[in-house]
Amino acid sequence: QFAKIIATASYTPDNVVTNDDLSQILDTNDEWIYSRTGIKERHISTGQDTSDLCIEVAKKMLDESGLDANDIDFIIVASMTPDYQSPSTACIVQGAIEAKNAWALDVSAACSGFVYALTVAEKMVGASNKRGMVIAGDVMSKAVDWSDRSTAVLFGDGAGGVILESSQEQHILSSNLYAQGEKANCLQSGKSPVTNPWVKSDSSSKENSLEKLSMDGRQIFSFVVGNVSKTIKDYSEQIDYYLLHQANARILDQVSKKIGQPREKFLQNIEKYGNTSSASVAILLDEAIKNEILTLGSGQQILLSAFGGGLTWGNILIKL
Ligand SMILES: O=C(O)C1CCN(c2ccc(-c3cc(CO)ccc3Cl)cn2)CC1
Repeated sequence: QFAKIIATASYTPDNVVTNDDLSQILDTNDEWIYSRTGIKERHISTGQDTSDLCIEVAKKMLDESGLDANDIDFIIVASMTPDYQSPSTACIVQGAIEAKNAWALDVSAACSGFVYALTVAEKMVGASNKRGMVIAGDVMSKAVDWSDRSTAVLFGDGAGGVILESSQEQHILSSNLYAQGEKANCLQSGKSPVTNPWVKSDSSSKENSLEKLSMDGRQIFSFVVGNVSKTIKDYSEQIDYYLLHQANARILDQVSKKIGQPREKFLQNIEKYGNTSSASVAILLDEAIKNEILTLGSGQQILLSAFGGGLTWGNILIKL
């Protein structure tokens, strides 16, 4: 038994924040942001949480596939900004679309989340002839420190997903997941304090809020160019398009050069969304299909590659 993608969808909040909008609240400007990241604007929630974005994606996928919610056997949500520790965001989605036959699981792998979740889901479908939703969503705007211009300008909010169904022929040809935990401190977000009557805390009273995102950009940048290039260059001959996590346009420049592949094969939409963390590859895939650059069932070979906090990274080779 294999798995194949039968539907894709994506959703971003209506509210668009341009680089010029940011220069009104931060000591930054369009020229710096665009030249260093490739970002022109991003979609920022005006109140929707991660589950709300994921529910929009789930509903779009049911509409487009003609499936009923009860046809879905599992829902996996990848996010580094879940609504709660509990319930899982996947459970909130399951309840909202009334997918009564679906079990629900959240996956936490930062910006690699969609690739990690798709790999897990493919194993589930292949092993048990089931149908599942894999949705990646992040409201990064609630995680970033809006007084830190080095990170606040980079991120955006969004969600994207696929429906996987069992299939006789193989479509997900290979997937590899990686982690490098000793670099865990390069990208941290959402630490919750340990508070209880027995904690020998110092005088400062630990407030209950989550810590804001902090990132060692330089470390991550060099980690990505080195490790991602090394693990994807062996696929080169057979790839029509590369769908890399949209963290920074310079990454696409450097990785394409490092593996000797045409830059045009590296799809890009960071200018419109910024870095939507786990959702970025899912949004890129859906847009490429909706724009007819990619077509399900065409036999086109694409490589999804995501990388980020953890540090994690992962690659999936798919024949559409
Ligand atoms: O040019 C400059 O001064 C700055 C230098 C630092 N920059 C960075 C650095 C790292 C990332 C990044 C983030 C993630 C997390 O999703 C994953 C992968 C990467 Cl490579 C994005 N931007 C922005 C421009």
